[in-house]
Amino acid sequence: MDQWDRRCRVATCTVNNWALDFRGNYERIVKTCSEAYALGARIRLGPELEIPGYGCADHFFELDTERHSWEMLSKLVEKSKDWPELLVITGIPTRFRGLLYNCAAALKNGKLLFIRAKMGLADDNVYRESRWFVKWTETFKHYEMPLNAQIHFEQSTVPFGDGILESSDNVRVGFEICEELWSSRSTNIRLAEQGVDIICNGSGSHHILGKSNYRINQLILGSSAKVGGVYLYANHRGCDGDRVYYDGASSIAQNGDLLAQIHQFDIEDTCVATAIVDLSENSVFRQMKSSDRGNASDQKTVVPIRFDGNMAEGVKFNQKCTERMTSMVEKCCFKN
Ligand SMILES: NC(=O)CC[C@H](N)C(=O)O
Repeated sequence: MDQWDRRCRVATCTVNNWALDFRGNYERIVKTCSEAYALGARIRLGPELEIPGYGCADHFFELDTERHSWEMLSKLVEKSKDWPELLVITGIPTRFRGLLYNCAAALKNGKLLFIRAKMGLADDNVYRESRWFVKWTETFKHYEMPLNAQIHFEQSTVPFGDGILESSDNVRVGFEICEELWSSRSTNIRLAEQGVDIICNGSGSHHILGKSNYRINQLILGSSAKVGGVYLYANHRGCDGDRVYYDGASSIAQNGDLLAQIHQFDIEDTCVATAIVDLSENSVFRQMKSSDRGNASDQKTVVPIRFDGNMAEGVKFNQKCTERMTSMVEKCCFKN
C-alpha cells in the first residue's frame, strides 16, 4: 500500500548533445546527473537517444553507432554508483531479435534496470525514424534480453520491451517516448490507468514557429491535466549535426500545472531543473474523476518491474512542494 507522505524531488535536463560525439555526450550526461543528485533529486530524465545524439541519421545503419553507445552506457552504469539513490533515464539505440529500437534506458546504482522501446515512431515533417528503427508493439510486455558479453555489465540480462518500474516504496515510473505523446492514442493514458506516478518523456523535438506552444500547453499540460500524475519532459537544445535546431524547454508538470521549465533558447550546454512533488496529489487528482477510475478498473493489472531504493523519502515534511508557475507567464513564453 502507498505511504501517505510521498514527497520526492524530480529532475529533468536539457543537453546540447552532438551526433556521434559519444565521449562528449557521456560527459554532459554525467554532469547533469551529478547536478541533479547534488540537488537531492531521486530521478533524472534526459532526452531521446541522448547517448549517440538524436540526429545520427544513416549512421544508425552502422553497428559502430550501437557499439559505442553501449560502451558509454556501460560506463554510465558504473558511474551511477556515485549517485546511489538516483534513478537515471537516458536514451540509446538497442538491438533485440536482430531489429533496432529507439529506447529509453533506466539505471541505478550500478545496475541496468530496464530498456523501454519506443512504441510509435516519428516519420512526419523532418523525421524519418522508421528508416532506421522498428517500433515495439507488445503493450506492457517485456523479455529478458541477454547483454552483449563484449561490453562489461555486472549482470548478464536486462528486461527489454514495454513495462512499468516500481521502487521499494512503490513509486511507479512509466515511459512515453517523444512521438507517443503526439499520437491521439498517447501512452500516458494507459500509464495513468496503471497508477503510474511519474511519466518520463525523453524527446528529440525540433524548433518550428509555434510548435513549442502546442507541445507544452496542449500536449504536456493538456495530457497531465487529463490523466494526472507527474510529467517529466526532456528535450535536446541546439543543432546536433543535422539541419534542425532542437528547442529545449524541458519541463516538469503535475496534474496540469507547470512546476519548472528550462529555457527554450540558451547558450549553456547543459541545464538541470528540479521540483519537489507530492506524489499523493496524483492519487487525489485521479480519485476525483470517476469516469477515469471506471476506465482504469476495466484494465488488467500490469506486474511492474521492481527495483531497490526509496524515491519518496529524503524530502523533509516541512519542505514545501514547488510553487506552480502561472499559465499566463507560460503562454507568453510560447508564442514561438
Ligand atoms: N522525436 C520525435 O518523436 C518527434 C515527435 C514530434 N512529432 C515532434 O515534432 O516533436
